[in-house]
Amino acid sequence: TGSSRPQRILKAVQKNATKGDPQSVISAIDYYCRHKEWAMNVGDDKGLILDSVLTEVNPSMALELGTYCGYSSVRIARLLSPNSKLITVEFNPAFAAIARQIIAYAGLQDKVTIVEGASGDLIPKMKERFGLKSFDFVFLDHWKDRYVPDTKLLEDCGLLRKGTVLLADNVICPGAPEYLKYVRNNPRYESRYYPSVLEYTKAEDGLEKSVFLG
Ligand SMILES: O=C(NCCCCCn1ccnc1)c1cc(-c2ccc(F)cc2)cc(O)c1O
Ligand SMILES: [Mg+2]
Repeated sequence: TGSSRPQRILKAVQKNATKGDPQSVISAIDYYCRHKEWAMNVGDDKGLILDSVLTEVNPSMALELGTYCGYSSVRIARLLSPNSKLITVEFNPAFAAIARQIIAYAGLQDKVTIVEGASGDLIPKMKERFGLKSFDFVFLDHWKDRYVPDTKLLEDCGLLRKGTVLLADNVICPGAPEYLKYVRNNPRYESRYYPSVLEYTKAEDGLEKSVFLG
């Protein structure tokens, strides 16, 4: 029984990054996944788009669906203002365990809450669990066939407000065609596509940014 890919990513961070320095954690993961072994982080190309949308929104409460190793959790949390928070949902406990360590290595554990479980079960419990009114920003990066049902669930649970920004990864590769149809043909959303590439490759991919109009 050898190590897992997330365990090898954690080791690369511990070896090559500086504790408490989020940018060095991001760079260490990007270097490892570009030159050693590919992994499904949003990556440095799409990551720059994520950074720019985040800086524009400056969310107080952010939600991420799909933590994996915590790469985008670190990207998001490093840009949050003081007292702003990120809640990130991960279904796979092994992924969550690695992400917790990578987020802590970056020194961002006080800004990030990792919740383990199925997004469909957790979303309806968020208001009571975290005493929050609504999210200012949502990053969708989990199972691509959950993007639509979970967006509808966020609407129905009153977790979106006028102006909440949804940013969806992988709308081209692996693809989220139903999600694109849902947000692009819906008068309650104003959507825009940001073309980019699949992390660490030259394949086409991109992010869809959708503003909830209330
Ligand atoms: O499947 C992806 N992510 C979801 C992982 C599981 C989420 C579990 N979970 C968390 C919370 N609720 C459920 C994904 C896949 C790829 C990809 C692209 C090309 C390829 F050839 C193979 C794979 C690229 C990504 O950027 C991705 O995000
Ligand atoms: Mg992704």
